[in-house]
Amino acid sequence: MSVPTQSGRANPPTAPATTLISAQKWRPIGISDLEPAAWEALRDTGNVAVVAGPGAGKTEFLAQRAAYLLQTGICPWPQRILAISFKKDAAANLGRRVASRVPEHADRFASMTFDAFTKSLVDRFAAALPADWRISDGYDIRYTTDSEVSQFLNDVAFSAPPALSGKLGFQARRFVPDTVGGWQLPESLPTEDKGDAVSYAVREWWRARYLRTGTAEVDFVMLNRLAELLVRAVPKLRRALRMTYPMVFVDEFQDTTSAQFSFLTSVFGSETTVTAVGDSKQRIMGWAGALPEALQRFTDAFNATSYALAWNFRSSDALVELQHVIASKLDPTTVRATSKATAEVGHEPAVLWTFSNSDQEATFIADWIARDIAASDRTPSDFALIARQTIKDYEPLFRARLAAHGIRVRNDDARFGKMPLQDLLKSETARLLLSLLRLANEPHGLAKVWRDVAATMERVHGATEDNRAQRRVSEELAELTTQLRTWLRAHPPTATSAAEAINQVVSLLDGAALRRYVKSAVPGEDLDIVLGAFEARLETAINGATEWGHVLDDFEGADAVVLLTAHRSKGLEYHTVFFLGIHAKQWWAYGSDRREGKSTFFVGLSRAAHRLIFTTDRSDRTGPIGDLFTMLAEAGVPEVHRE
Ligand SMILES: Nc1ncnc2c1ncn2[C@@H]1O[C@H](COP(=O)(O)OP(=O)(O)OP(=O)(O)O)[C@@H](O)[C@H]1O
Repeated sequence: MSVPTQSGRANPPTAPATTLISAQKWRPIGISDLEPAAWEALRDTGNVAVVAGPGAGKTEFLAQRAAYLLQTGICPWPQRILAISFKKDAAANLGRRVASRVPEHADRFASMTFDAFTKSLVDRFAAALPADWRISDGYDIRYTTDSEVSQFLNDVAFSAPPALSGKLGFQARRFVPDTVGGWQLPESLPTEDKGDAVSYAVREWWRARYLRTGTAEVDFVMLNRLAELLVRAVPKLRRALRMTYPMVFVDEFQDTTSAQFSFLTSVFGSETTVTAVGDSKQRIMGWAGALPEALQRFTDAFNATSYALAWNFRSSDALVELQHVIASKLDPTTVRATSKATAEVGHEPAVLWTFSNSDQEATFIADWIARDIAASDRTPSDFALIARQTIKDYEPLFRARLAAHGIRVRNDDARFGKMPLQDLLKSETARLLLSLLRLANEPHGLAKVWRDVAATMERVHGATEDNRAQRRVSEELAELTTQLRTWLRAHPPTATSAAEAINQVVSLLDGAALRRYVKSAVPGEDLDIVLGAFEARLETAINGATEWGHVLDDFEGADAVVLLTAHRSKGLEYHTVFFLGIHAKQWWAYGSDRREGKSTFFVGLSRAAHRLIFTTDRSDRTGPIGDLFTMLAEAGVPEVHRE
C-alpha cells in the first residue's frame, strides 16, 4: 500500500533502515527477564495460549512478544501484528507499551479493541457485503434495553408460524449476546422458514433493526456478525487480512463472546498464528456474553500450546497469598503464584475497616491518604478507590474530603457526553487536543509531549515517511502552538466556553484533515463523540478556574486518587487499593451469579500491589454477601472498627 504525501504524490514503500536482531540474541526490553514458561511461549512458532493469574505479566508478555517478532524479523516488514483487547484503555496501554519498547516498529503494531476492529471492517468494506445484506443509508449505533428485547420477543412469538409456537421462549437478557451473537449470517436470506426457532427469531431481529426502511440500527454484536459475513463471503478480503496480519494477539481472552470467537475462527483460523492470553478466574463479562471456558475452547479449536505462568510481578507475597485463597474458590486446581514484587516493609497488607456511616468513612480515608502521602514518596495516583457497583454514590463525599487536603479525585466511570472518562482520556484524538492545549499553555519543558504531538500530526497529514513533509509538519506545529498561545492569553477560562476553545484548536489543526485521519487511522473512534465528550469534560474543568494550566490539570486528573468500578479496574494496578462497600447495597446482584460475583471481587482486590483495605458498614452480613466475609476471614484479613 502506498503512502500519500501532503503534495498528493505517492512514495513507493520502502523498508525502514532498522537492524534485525537474531532470535538467539534477542533480550526483553525494559524488564530484566521473563519467567521460563514465558520464554518458551515467546519463542513458540505456533498458536499459543498463555494462562496466568493477576500480575503475571500477561500484557507485558504480549508487548515483549511483539518486540521479539518485530525486532527479529520473524514478523517481517511490511507485515503487521494485530493486537485485540476488550477495553479501550487496555488497547491503548498495550499500544503504548510496544511503542515505548520498539518505537522504530510501532507503526507495525496495531492495537485496538475487538469492536473497533470489526466496526472498521464494516465501515470500509460495507459495499462488498452480499446483496441481501447491503444497505445504502449507513447505520446508527443503538443498544436495545432488556424491555425492548422482551417486547420484540413477545411480538415475534405472537406472529410466528404455528410450527414454532412454544419454541420461542428466549431469555431477553441473553438473546442479543448469545442467540444473535451465535448465529452466522447466511450469504443470502432464505425466503422460507425451515421450522428452526433460533433462525426465525434472529432473522426477524435483523429485519426489524437492519433490513428495514429507514436508517439501519446496529449494536456491536451485529457489527461483529456483519464483519464475519464480510470476511467469509469475500475471500480476497480474508486473504488480505491474513497477509497484513500474519500474527494476531488477543488479550483477556476469557472475555471472548461467542460472536467474537466465531469471528476469530473465520478470519484467523488458519495461516495466522494467534497468541491468546487470559485468566478464566477473571471472567467478569459473562453478563455480556463471555463464553465459559473460552481459553480451553481456543486451545482446542486452534490446536494451541498452553503455557501457565506462575510469577506475580505486581503484588507483595502477603497479597499473593490472599489472592490465592480467593482464586482457589474459583478454581480449586489453581497453583499459588510466586511474588516477584519488591517487598516493602511497614505495611499491613490487608485489613477490613468497618464504619458507622459514609461521611465518617470518607473523612477517615481522606485523612489517612493525606497523612500517608505526607509521610512517603507516594502521590495521589498510587491510590484507588474501587467499588462493585454505584461508584457515583461515593464521589461527592470523597471529592470534598480529599479536596480539603488539596488532593484531587478522578472518577473514571463518570460519563462525559457519550464516553466514560477512562475511554476519553485514552482516546488518541482527545490526547492530541489536550496536548496541543498544553504545548500552547506551557511553551517550555514539554519535549516528550511535543514529540508525541508531532508524530500524531505527521500521521494526520500523511507525512510519516517523508522527511520534507515531516519538517513542514514540525513548522506547522510551532506556528499552531504560537497562535493557540496568543488565543489562550486573550481568552481566560473565566470568560471562555469549552466549545469556543475546542473550535479554536480544531480549526487551527485543520478540522477536515483531522476528520479524515480519525476515519482512516483510528479504528472505531467517532470524532463527533470524542469532541462532544471532550467539550463536556472541559466545561467541567473550566468551571471556576482562573488559569488554563489548572483547567488542563483538572481535565486530565493525572495526579488524582482514582475512583472506579471493579469492572473498569481490570488490567490496572495501584500501590494501595481501597475496596469500598463490602455490603449488600453494593453487591445486591451477587446472589444471582455467585461465580461471576467472586470473579469481580477477585479482579478488584488483585489490583493492589502492597496494601488492600476493604471497607464495610454495620449492615447485615447474612445471605449471599456472607460469602465475601467468609473468604476474607479464611484469608486471615483482620477487621478493625473505625469510629
Ligand atoms: N517480566 C517482568 N519483569 C518485571 N516486571 C514485569 C514483568 N512482567 C510484568 N511486569 C510488571 O508487572 C505488572 C503486571 O504486569 P501485567 O499488567 O502485564 O500483568 P497481567 O498478567 O496482565 O495482570 P492482570 O491479569 O492482573 O491484568 C506490571 O507493572 C508490569 O510492568
